[in-house]
Amino acid sequence: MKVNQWINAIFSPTGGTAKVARSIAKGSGLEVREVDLSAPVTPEDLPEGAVLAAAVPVFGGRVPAAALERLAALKGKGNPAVAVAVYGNRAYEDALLELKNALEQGGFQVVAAGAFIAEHSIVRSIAAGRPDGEDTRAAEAFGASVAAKLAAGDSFAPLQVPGSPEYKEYKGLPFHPKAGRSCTKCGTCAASCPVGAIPVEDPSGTDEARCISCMRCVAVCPEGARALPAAALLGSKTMLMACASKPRKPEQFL
Ligand SMILES: Cc1cc2nc3c(=O)[nH]c(=O)nc-3n(C[C@H](O)[C@H](O)[C@H](O)COP(=O)(O)O)c2cc1C
Repeated sequence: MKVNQWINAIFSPTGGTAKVARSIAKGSGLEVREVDLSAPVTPEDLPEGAVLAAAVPVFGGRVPAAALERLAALKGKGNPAVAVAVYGNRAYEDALLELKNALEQGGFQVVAAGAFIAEHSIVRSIAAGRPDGEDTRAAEAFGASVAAKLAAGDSFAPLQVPGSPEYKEYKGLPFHPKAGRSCTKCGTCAASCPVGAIPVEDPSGTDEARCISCMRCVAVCPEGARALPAAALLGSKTMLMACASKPRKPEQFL
């Protein structure tokens, strides 16, 4: 199949997913264009010769709904696609299957999928420093394998990925980041919140109905003023230490 462009559609609140997605794209050796799924996306029919790589973090074993909504603006006419789920070393459960199904509904043929690991964006000591050198090499090698698969053929057998078609229920976390006393109301968090949950007129607040606890506001605050409630963070750490401390390895489906 003649493919000349790699379109990297990335939802990455705290940057881990973006690191993985960029390494995969680099490995493909193709010309790369990025679409940021953490902001509104202009609807587009992908041109012939473009492969779409959709990269999302795993939230509660699922794909964040905001990422799926924005991804739906990109339509394929049988264009090849790659599904990439990045998780914080606990489990990715139904996220890869959910992403693959969404891409197929958008008119794409999913030719490859991968599950990669990045630092846990809630408890940053889990998978700290990942993606590391080994992860990056695996991601680049995956990108090269996808490009080789596309170059070698025009028709592809249906891809199987793990996951249950009855997706795990995920209703979001019951806790949300809040601003502390050092908040200067500079508005950095409000400007970068992917779901508009921080009022621009008073960035020290959080609209809990909209907030998806993606942790971007915590990551971008120049004063370190935003954090999860201490008890919630401690509870998450205790839970994750029990089920996410053994390092997991990237997986590829080709
Ligand atoms: C709300 C929320 C839910 C998460 N759920 C999971 C999960 O189910 N399994 C897991 O291994 N990691 C989970 N994580 C960790 C993220 O998937 C991981 O840190 C990812 O790399 C974050 O991507 P980003 O750096 O691009 O934001 C969760 C993180 C958040 C903020």
